Amino acid sequence: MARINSDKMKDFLKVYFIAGSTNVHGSLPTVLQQAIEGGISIFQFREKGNGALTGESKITLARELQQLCQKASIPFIVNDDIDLAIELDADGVHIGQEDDNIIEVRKKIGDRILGVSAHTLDEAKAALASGADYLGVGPVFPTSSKADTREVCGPHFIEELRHEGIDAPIVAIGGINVENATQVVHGKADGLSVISAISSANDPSDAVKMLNEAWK
Ligand SMILES: Cc1ncsc1CCOP(=O)(O)O
Ligand SMILES: C=C1C=NC(C(F)(F)F)=NC1=N
Repeated sequence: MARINSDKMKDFLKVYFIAGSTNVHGSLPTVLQQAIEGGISIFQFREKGNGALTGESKITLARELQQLCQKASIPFIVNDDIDLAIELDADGVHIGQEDDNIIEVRKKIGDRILGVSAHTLDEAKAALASGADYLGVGPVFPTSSKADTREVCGPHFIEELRHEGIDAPIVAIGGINVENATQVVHGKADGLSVISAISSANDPSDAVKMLNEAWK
């Protein structure tokens, strides 16, 4: 299996749902299935924060979520936990700047999808040079879903990266919702990623459909 090509990666990034068990009140598999029915293009299992599952219960939940993604033919990405990603044969991993060194992770995961968080032009260039298939850039708006975020960079920052010649797949993250999603699209991102706009929606399927409107 070869590395994913850039155009295919950009298509997968359109509406990127990210969640773990602590992001939903009910059953995450139920919310994921509703999000899939609404048309998400990729899912990331991000089990972090207090109350996060560990050990067997984390693996069992991850398998259940992976099966839903496989049935829907959308990529199943694991955040941070490289060993879990390999144990499940996930489609890829997402790592932050502070996680293991990007080159080490690329060696471990082979040609699987590798996403890396980037907050500056230098971080973006370094991540791509080290083998990242896409960049997660943000927070583009204030967010309450992650405690230790870097400063808000705004939706125009991605456009600045484009002007600096970064035409690799980029997904925006942080505080994105149906009201501000179009700003992200105009800011030249290839996709928008969300936790709460879907996980906390009354109707996750409807929320996804409205987020997809931003691309029309
Ligand atoms: C994981 C992460 N990284 C930067 S902001 C963020 C949280 C995004 O959550 P939300 O979409 O609810 O603002
Ligand atoms: C911290 C993160 C930043 N960006 C992304 C993604 F949207 F997938 F690129 N995922 C994360 N977990």
